[in-house]
Amino acid sequence: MAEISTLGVIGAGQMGNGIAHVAALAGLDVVLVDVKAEAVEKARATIARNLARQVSKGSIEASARDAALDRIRGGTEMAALSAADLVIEAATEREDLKVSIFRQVVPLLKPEAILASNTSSISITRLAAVTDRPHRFIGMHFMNPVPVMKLVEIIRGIATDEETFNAVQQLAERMGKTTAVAQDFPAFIVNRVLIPMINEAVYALQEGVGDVRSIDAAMKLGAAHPMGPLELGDFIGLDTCLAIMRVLHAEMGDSKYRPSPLLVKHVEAGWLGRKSGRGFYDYSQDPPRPTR
Ligand SMILES: CC(=O)CC(=O)SCCNC(=O)CCNC(=O)[C@H](O)C(C)(C)COP(=O)(O)OP(=O)(O)OC[C@H]1O[C@@H](n2cnc3c(N)ncnc32)[C@H](O)[C@@H]1OP(=O)(O)O
Ligand SMILES: NC(=O)C1=CN([C@@H]2O[C@H](COP(=O)(O)OP(=O)(O)OC[C@H]3O[C@@H](n4cnc5c(N)ncnc54)[C@H](OP(=O)(O)O)[C@@H]3O)[C@@H](O)[C@H]2O)C=CC1
Repeated sequence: MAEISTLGVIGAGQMGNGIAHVAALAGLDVVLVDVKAEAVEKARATIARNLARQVSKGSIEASARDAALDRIRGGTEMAALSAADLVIEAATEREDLKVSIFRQVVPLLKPEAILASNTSSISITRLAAVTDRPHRFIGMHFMNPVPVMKLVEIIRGIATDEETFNAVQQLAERMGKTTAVAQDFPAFIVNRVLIPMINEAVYALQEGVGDVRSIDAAMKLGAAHPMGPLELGDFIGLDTCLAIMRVLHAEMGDSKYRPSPLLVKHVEAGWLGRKSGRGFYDYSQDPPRPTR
């Protein structure tokens, strides 16, 4: 298989912008597509800010920042993905949405292009089955924030071939990441362990075991986590955390995965965490103020 030189990214949210950032720094040409032009503009600004931070910390040269920014093209036209050797889908964590994106994108792609999903929980085999190329479809699961976190989980669907697996593993390494291979089970490895922990922290909050500050301090200082579980839930996005718990609950059929009603309420209220300005913390204050 020819080397991957052009990467398509669908979804210019926090994961899409991080993937575009790291890929462009690694020398790939990047096409970043979102339904909203504002999302692409915001992603460009975020990438420029994060690259500038890396320059000021001395981890990259200013020339590398400029070259990376030049390599990223963005827009709302899916047709731009026809140039891509690999397309990574990083849109909202909803299976119906991802299925409709794959159906729309497949006719536009080169026949040999690989399709990957950055899904946090959804079956790779099921997503692959709606495309014309299940053998060239794979899970490529980056961690947030992408420029900082070392891991990419790689998940083969039942039909994924070795050539695709090897190409994606090599690309992850070229992007400076370490890979862990997970089987295609709900939420794979990281989120099978991490998201039920966050959900449990929300239960602890709901039951009054501790308030937001105590729960986060307990896990930071008592278990050496870099962020407390409620702060981390806000960082990931509470809508994404709930979507993952719902996949685990439905597909594992075990009540231990039931989402906390307080988590459900937050999402219903539109309190999605940092991205909406309020979650378990209120981000209109500096430093953010716990809400309970
Ligand atoms: C839901 C899923 O499907 C899967 C997931 O992703 S689950 C979530 C996984 N992620 C985590 O668990 C993150 C946990 N949190 C952390 O590791 C840390 O709090 C953090 C890395 C986010 C921030 O660390 P911190 O020490 O509090 O902040 P800060 O000092 O600002 O940043 C640490 C470094 O990262 C860099 N950094 C932070 N965010 C960055 C970004 N978006 N882009 C580039 N660099 C960034 C900083 O510049 C800094 O670099 P140096 O070490 O060179 O100084
Ligand atoms: N957040 C995290 O920590 C992690 C998330 N993931 C996964 O990555 C994916 C993206 O998550 P994240 O970046 O956090 O989510 P965000 O909500 O930050 O971004 C999702 C983006 O996708 C856009 N979008 C929605 N529909 C479409 C469409 N039809 N075509 C193109 N773009 C679309 C959204 O636009 P709009 O805002 O208009 O709806 C938004 O800009 C999810 O599958 C998630 O589970 C994986 C690892 C970590």
